[in-house]
Amino acid sequence: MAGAAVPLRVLVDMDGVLADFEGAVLRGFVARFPEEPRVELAERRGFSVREQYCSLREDLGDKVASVYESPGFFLELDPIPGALEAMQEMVRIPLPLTYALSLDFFICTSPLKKYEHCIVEKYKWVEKHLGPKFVERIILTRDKTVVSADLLFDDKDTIRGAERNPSWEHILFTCCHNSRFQLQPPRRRLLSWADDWKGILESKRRQ
Ligand SMILES: Nc1ccn([C@H]2C[C@H](O)[C@@H](COP(=O)(O)O)O2)c(=O)n1
Ligand SMILES: [Mg+2]
Repeated sequence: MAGAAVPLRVLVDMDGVLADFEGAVLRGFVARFPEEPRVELAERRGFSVREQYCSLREDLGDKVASVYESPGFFLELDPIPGALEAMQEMVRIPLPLTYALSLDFFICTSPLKKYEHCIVEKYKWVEKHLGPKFVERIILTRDKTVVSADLLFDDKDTIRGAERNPSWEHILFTCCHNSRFQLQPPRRRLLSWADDWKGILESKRRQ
């Protein structure tokens, strides 16, 4: 039947992909600890901001964590440029693409272990920036490997969990901490939301 394609299931991460976690950590750290050494965004390496601050000086790990564990931190994150527009466009698919493509879309995000503020603020952030319909699309999990999908857009360079062979293809979303990470072929990146995310969706549909 024309146009009745099996939906492509797409997962989109929040921190570092929709919401600017890294920029807010740096601004919050400088505001709270102006005399302390800091890691500029251009110098960020590796997913864990806490580990990098710890390697600078051990006590700085707890200090930087106190920034992102504070009430209001997750709610006040700025959207990543182009992210909100891309999400609104993604949920409107089918688009006038070269073939019928329908989409099953979810926001898939991991809460902090210290989840008191983080969880409710992630829900509020989605409602504030994307609207209540998107709240129904939130999947909160500390293990994304057990979620079944075709694609996962995520800034974490290496995603491990209970499932050794996740069903999704991980598209590495470029962020300051992974910009120098060497991807082994056939792994793919999305450089920003201005990059060709629709092309990635289409390529997946063709496989
Ligand atoms: N560079 C980062 C990004 C995120 N986190 C923390 C903050 C979140 O609670 C969690 C996000 O995980 P995601 O769903 O974006 O994989 O991890 C961090 O520590 N460092
Ligand atoms: Mg992330």
